Amino acid sequence: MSSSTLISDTQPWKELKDHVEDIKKSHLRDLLSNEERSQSLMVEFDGILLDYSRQQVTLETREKLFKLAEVASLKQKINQMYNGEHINSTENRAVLHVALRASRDAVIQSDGKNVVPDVWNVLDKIKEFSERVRSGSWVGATGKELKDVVAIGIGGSFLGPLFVHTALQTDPEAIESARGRQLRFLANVDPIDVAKTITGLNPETTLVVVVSKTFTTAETMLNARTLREWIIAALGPSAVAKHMVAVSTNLALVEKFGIDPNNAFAFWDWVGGRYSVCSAVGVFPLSLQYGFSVVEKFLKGASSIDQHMYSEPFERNIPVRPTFVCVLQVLLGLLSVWNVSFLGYPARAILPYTQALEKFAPHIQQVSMESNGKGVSIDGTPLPFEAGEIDFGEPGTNGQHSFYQLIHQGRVIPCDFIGVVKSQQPVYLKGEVVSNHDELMSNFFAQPDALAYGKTPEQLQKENVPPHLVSHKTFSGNRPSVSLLLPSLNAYNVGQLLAIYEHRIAVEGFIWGINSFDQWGVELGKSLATQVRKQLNASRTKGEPIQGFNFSTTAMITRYLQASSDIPADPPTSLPQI
Ligand SMILES: O=P(O)(O)OC[C@H]1O[C@](O)(CO)[C@@H](O)[C@@H]1O
Repeated sequence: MSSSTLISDTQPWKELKDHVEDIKKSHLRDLLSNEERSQSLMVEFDGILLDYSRQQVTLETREKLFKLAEVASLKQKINQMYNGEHINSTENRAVLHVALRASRDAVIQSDGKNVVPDVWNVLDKIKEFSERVRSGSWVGATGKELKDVVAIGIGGSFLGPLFVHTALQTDPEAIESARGRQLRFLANVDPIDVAKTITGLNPETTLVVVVSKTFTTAETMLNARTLREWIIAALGPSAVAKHMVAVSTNLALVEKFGIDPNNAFAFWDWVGGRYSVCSAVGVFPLSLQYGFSVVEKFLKGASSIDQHMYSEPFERNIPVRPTFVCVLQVLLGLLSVWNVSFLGYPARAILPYTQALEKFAPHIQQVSMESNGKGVSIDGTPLPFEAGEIDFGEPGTNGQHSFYQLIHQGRVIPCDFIGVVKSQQPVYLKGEVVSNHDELMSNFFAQPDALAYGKTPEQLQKENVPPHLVSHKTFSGNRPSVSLLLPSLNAYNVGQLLAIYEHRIAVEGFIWGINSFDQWGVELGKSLATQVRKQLNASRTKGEPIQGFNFSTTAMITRYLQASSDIPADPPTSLPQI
């Protein structure tokens, strides 16, 4: 396939389109009765089991999807990524987040240079600095130990680190190493978020980490200036040097802000914001909280998945046993394309059966929707099909008491069920039928079958359900899901899970033929906000009339300014009062 051909014009795409009709004739209820099929739709790697037997696929579908991968040059595109080619063509950048978790002796080139030594220089610096803070050899301006950390950042400079922090917070090893310390995040420019973040914190014992790839993001920089004021108000201007550090690719702006570049942790333009949790963006704040050795395990988990993707052929039959082996994340990517582009299901629910993963769906929302929410192919041709998925999710069982009604009887939403064999926090009450974790996992095992099988009117009639309720209580079934079972949820497993989803999303983009690594769609709103900001300032300070906006926006801004006209034009600095 030439680089300018749309994937939808290829023969394998057309064959999959035709194949949809065959699949629609079958029901998951019937597909699941074929045990041989179910067995061959399970795959295991490094302790993780993926069961995709509840996808609306046959072995023929899978074969056709691999043909699609071939015509999309998936293997070549992945190799280009790992080889540091500038696959983010609209920004002329390499995409090398895999280098962030490569082992010290690995060689990964970008623009003719092995980037791994640079990665490890920063990791070594993080280790050294975080140990100084944790051991109390780096202290605040008044000589007190810095036990609390506030990481300021938004989007990719926030969601990934928050997800990993939330996952580790209940892990026994991580708890032990975080004893007496706390890590908080400040993302929203809303002053309420500032208030919530600093409530109960003492500037004397707080280290503020400003995390921003560009060091220009409006929300992050205003929040950084706000916390700088908070520190100065309590401890004086010279305290900034001891209480503020940074993570950025833009060390010149870090210095201009007033942070010593020696106390800044670099990363590179070949790390996309949403793929940056394995850079200093995540590794630095997490190392301050948990120690570098715990975070290193997280990196190793991600690296294991990276190597699987790079070194293994995507699919292969083991002739001695009729077993089909394939790379888990490639398969997941192909199945997502199947669900979105062929079966027409636009959304995906991410349903971890562990509270520790409560921030996983919000993180994947950014990784997936900012990566694949595109309307043109990589060479700018409008797509004649929809790319991208609408991702959302909540931990089970909370989601069951919220939006599962729609998933069971309303729209068809392919679901990712994520379960863990060993709970981080086992609880067993004497006299209870099962442990608390078994109770949770009973739901993890039951829900995929409820979605797949449904419940027929005949079954309901046999149960003597009153006729007027039969249609209300009928479940159509045939609703697809995948189940991922992790052995436990330690730092290593969290790294594996992250990398599986990162690669899955990249695979989807490679198949759709889009650029999954730029994000032009966030720019327009930003520039319009700049225009509004200027107007608000001009109207408040000089009484200038509102101009340059349509009727609706003018009316809304007028109302806003009139109703808040008591705010003085040049007020003294104020900080939250709670
Ligand atoms: O790290 P920065 O440069 O502050 O950017 C934050 C986020 O803003 C975006 O550019 C747009 O939302 C994201 O891609 C990025 O993660």
